[in-house]
Amino acid sequence: MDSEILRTSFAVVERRAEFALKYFYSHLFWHHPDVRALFPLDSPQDKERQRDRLFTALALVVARLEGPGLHEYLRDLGRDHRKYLARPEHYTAVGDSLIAAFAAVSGSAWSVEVEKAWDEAYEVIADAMLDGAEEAESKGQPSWWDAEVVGRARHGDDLAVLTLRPHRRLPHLPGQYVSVNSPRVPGAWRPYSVANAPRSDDTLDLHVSLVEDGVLSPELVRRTRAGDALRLGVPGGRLTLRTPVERPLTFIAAGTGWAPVKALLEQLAARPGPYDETRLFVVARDIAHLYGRTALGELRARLPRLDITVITPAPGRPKAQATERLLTALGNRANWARHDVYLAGPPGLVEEVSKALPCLGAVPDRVFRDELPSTGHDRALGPGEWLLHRPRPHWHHPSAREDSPRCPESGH
Ligand SMILES: NC(=O)C1=CN([C@@H]2O[C@H](COP(=O)(O)OP(=O)(O)OC[C@H]3O[C@@H](n4cnc5c(N)ncnc54)[C@H](O)[C@@H]3O)[C@@H](O)[C@H]2O)C=CC1
Repeated sequence: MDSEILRTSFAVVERRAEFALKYFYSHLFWHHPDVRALFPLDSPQDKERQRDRLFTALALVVARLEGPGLHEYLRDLGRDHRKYLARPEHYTAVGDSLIAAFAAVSGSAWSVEVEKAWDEAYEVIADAMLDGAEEAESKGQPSWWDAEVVGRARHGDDLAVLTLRPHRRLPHLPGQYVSVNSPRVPGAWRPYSVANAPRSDDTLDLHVSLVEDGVLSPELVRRTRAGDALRLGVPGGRLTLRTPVERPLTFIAAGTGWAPVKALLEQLAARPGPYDETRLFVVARDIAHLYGRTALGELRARLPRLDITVITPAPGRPKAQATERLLTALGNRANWARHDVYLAGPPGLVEEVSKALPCLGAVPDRVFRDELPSTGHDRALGPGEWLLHRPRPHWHHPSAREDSPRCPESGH
């Protein structure tokens, strides 16, 4: 793949992303009306989110062109796309429309060389995804798992813990997420981290935070009950424990980012080790949202040397103040170069903390975090905004991809 051409030409397309995506979908649905059903876009918000997801995935691919994990990421994506009933001919159709859209928005920046580079790149992408899908098929892995809700606990108005029993065993690693769909919201799949290490009865817990204008979370938090059916996609994600037993660990969990961290701690508790220097930071928007207290008590009993810091904003202060307090608390700790860090929570917090940790001495390659597909947590756009004042998605800003953070003067 010609990375330089791809990167430069994608930067041009990104600047006109909204137009590119409108063109892409119009082209795709005009030439392949049968593909329409794979993209259930019912409301303007859904459209925006679907578009954002597609472009986020493309931006990720372009950012990682030379990185080691790209092939694996694409294979996982292909495995997971079976839940949309994506077939090889759909990949061809999507590729044709994507390249037509890129050409349409690039103006004089589009050339025979650029088109050739994108043709080749798309072939590599589609082949890797189809390989992943084929391998999963050959292993007899289902496109999704049907599951029954067997338990539900509500925490306040906006948080639910659902316990699910898949009809057939769903193998997963602690820290992984699954995408979830309710038959009552067809086509809407959203990722949720599994909140437990694998259990002998194969049940799994999901922590669901309500997004008021969300597509799936209102259904899961407000209407889903024991006995209801849900579908679960192939487990994925890279937030899995990979630290040798002698190395100290730090876990940072914010909001429902507590789910994967809890699963990792359960795994750690079952593994012998001294864990003298292991630290856990739990961040919540207020005391009422510290919904994991019972589990925290149990983990404290199983990992007596675990150093736990719970952080909430000062009374009456906005929830983001907890992030400031977290950054201060992290700054007060030493030995970051020795620690592996596992980080989960809202993308804004994950970004801020990931930038701050290297300044404290942490090794960037040993800060592990999920790159969750967008859950559509951003506020929905009104129809007026859609046409006039749409905020730019974060990936429009080149600094959003800065690799080496600038540390404050006082940084280490
Ligand atoms: N594997 C992972 O990384 C997981 C990530 N999540 C993500 O966590 C979020 C769940 O949200 P809630 O539980 O409602 O959390 P929340 O909205 O209650 O936030 C918890 C704390 O995170 C910080 N925070 C929130 N938004 C921030 C921002 N934009 N910038 C800086 N700090 C911020 C604040 O300190 C806040 O007190 C979702 O975005 C979800 O996608 C959830 C589960 C697993």
